[in-house]
Amino acid sequence: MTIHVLGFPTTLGLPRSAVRHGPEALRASGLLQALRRHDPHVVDHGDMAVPPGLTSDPAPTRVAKVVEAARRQRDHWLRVTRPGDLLLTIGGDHSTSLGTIMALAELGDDFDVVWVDAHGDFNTIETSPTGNPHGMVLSLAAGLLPDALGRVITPDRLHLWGIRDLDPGERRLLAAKRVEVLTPAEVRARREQILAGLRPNVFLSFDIDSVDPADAPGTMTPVPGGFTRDEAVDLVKAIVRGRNLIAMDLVEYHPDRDAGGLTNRLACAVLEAALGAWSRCDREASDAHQWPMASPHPF
Ligand SMILES: NC(=[NH2+])NCCC[C@H](N)C(=O)O
Ligand SMILES: [Mn+2]
Repeated sequence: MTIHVLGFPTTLGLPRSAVRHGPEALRASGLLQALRRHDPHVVDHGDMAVPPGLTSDPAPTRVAKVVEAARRQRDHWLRVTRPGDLLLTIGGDHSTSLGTIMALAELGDDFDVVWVDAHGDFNTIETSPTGNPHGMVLSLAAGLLPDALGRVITPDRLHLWGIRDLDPGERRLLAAKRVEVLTPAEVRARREQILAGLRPNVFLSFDIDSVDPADAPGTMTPVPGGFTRDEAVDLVKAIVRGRNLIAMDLVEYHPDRDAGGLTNRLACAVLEAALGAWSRCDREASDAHQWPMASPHPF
């Protein structure tokens, strides 16, 4: 049971380059050391080289570049992961998550995606008001942009929690595909019920903009009315406890908007909470499958 940590400093999903510095800012504040205090089996894979995004590209080209980067991340995960491991990615914008979904699907795991976010990220090129692919990640994974990517996950696996900013077209698509979409208030009110509805294997994708801008200012698309810092940490622990967290990521952290480092500390706290809860789970079954560790690939 190894925890694989990969930086994925992609800006391919949006028009701001600062998100590229997310992994380095979190590393600089001692994230890896903090994670190792919770579990010593942390392997740092460094940061993947991702080309810069060109917002002058037409939307289909921007989406194609996201898919290409995701395929490289998927291939990396497929090379290194062993049963019982945890794949942890530090973004990057939310297009960071596509490669992990693709890898888990390829591994044949029966898993749910818990997408903690202010946004639905379910736009298509036609419904997107911005053309930014970070708002199309789940629609891509669900096969709604078939020219770019075939379906890798069915919509019944998707759990969107914390959502409070949907574009009209993506709202219609989410309803048509019957995706679970819950506001922060609904998550608070129905927490035990929705947790009980999850499959045992979970990929938790944590968009820092799920948290209220008062507690997480360091992001591009802040939306008022989010989870408090404490609620977010608590929710992450509750998701991981009693379940098999197979992958997680932390995305949309823009260090240049984080005067005072509030968002940085929150991001570290969220990841530490997850790893703390993960390493306390009973891992005896997966220990039985421990294989020799492949050395991390240099990029
Ligand atoms: N991962 C995110 N922060 N996504 C924001 C998406 C915002 C908006 N819905 C769009 O499509 O452009
Ligand atoms: Mn998002």
